[in-house]
This record gives sequence, structure tokens and C-alpha cells, in this order.
Amino acid sequence: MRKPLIAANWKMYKTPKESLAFLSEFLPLVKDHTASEIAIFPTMSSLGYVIEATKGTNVTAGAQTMHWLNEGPYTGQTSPTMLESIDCTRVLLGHSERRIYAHETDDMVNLKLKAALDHDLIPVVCVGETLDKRQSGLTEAVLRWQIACALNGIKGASCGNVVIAYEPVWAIGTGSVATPEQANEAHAIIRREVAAHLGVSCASGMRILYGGSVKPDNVASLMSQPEIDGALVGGASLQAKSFVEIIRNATAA
Ligand SMILES: O=C[C@H](O)COP(=O)(O)O
Repeated sequence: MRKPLIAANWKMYKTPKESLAFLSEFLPLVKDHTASEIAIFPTMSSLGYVIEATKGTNVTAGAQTMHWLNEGPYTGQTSPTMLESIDCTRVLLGHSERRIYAHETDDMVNLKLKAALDHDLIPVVCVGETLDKRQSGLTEAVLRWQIACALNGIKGASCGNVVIAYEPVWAIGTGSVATPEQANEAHAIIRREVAAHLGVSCASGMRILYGGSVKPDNVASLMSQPEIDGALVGGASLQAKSFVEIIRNATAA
């Protein structure tokens, strides 16, 4: 049984003060929630504050990206050891906005995934096709390629905590959510590809989240699909009430 994970990706929103104001409204509203895990990925400037404020609660926090090396002359980067040093437990890897705007490649995502596993950080590896690729009938090929590259050289034994997020690029921030059936089909492709690399038992235990215009009123139908194990929420996670509604609706059925 895969426990759902509902995660907020705050992208480049919220100062530390705004992050803490969100938490003071949000944490009391979810304190008794046990039906899913809850995670927040704030900006790097807010991360330490959010980690401290969520200690001892049912909410955990993670970074939106990291480098794969422990230190070096890489201006602007944060390393896995630096995340560990502030008690960070999770990290997003290969988000399409990182792939597009920071030119992250599949090989870099693979290096980052290996580093995350070496440092016991729980990774959420993001994959997803562009509209152009979907319209050209290449969704399956893109997903299989991205998963194969990300998992290259990784052993099934170390897959326990890996989470995948399927985020069709055309659904991110557009209001054009994938239908539950489209998302379920994509998740099934991803799970089959994971099984081919890491084995069936690893794949069947792995959580695959859906991300892309998730809102309080569409999360339940997405979560009703057998292959969908949670959500990675952008815009609708920025308001505490809306994110709480998503968390509740995701596991209400
Ligand atoms: O990481 C989250 C996704 O990019 C989805 O963002 P969105 O919910 O604003 O579409």
C-alpha cells in the first residue's frame, strides 16, 4: 500500500516572513491529518526557516534543487551536504522549470539522484512531456527516456524512498490539467519503466505523483486513479486554505 504524498512546490514565491505566516495558518489546520504525507518545497532563502518551524509536526520540507557535488566553485549552487546540515530531508530534482531555464540535462538529473540517495535525501524526480511531444505521439518515448536516464546506474536496493512526479509541461501553471485517464496512463508507463530498471517490487512500492494545475476541485478525480499516489502542487499551494483543501480532498474518498 503506497501512502499518498501531497507536496507544495512554492517555486520562486514567498519570503521567509511570508513562508512563516503561511505555516502559522496551515500547520494547525493539518495537525491531525494522517491519511497522507505532507511536504513543502520553499525557496532556498526560506528553507531553513520552514525546516525549523515544521520540526515535530506532520509536515516536512525540502529543497527545490541541489548540485550533485559536496562543494566547489559553483556560484549560486547548494550541495547535498549543505542540505543535510540544516536537517533537510527532501529534494526536488529535474523539475521542468529547472530543465528549461537552468538547462538541466537528463545526465545532471541522474548525478543529482545518485547524490540524493548517497546523502539519504528523499528525492522527487520530475519528468513530463511538452505539448509538442504529446501532439507528435511521443509521450511514452519521452517518459521512458527520462526515467531510463534518471535511473541509469542506480540499483533496485536503493530505490526505497525515491518518488517520481509526472508533470506534463503543458499542464504546469496553465489551468489545462491532464485528464485522470491521461495521467493514469502516463503513470503506468513510468511504473513499467521503473520496473524494467529496478524490478517489479521496487516499482510497485514507488510513489508517483501527478503535477500540473492541481486544484481543490480536481484532485479527488486524479487521486481516484490506481496509479496516482499523490500530487505536486504549484500555484494552488501558495494559499494555506487552498492547499489544505487539496490535502483533504485528495484522501477524502
Ligand atoms: O511543481 C509543481 C508543478 O510545476 C505544477 O505547478 P502548477 O500547480 O502551478 O500547475
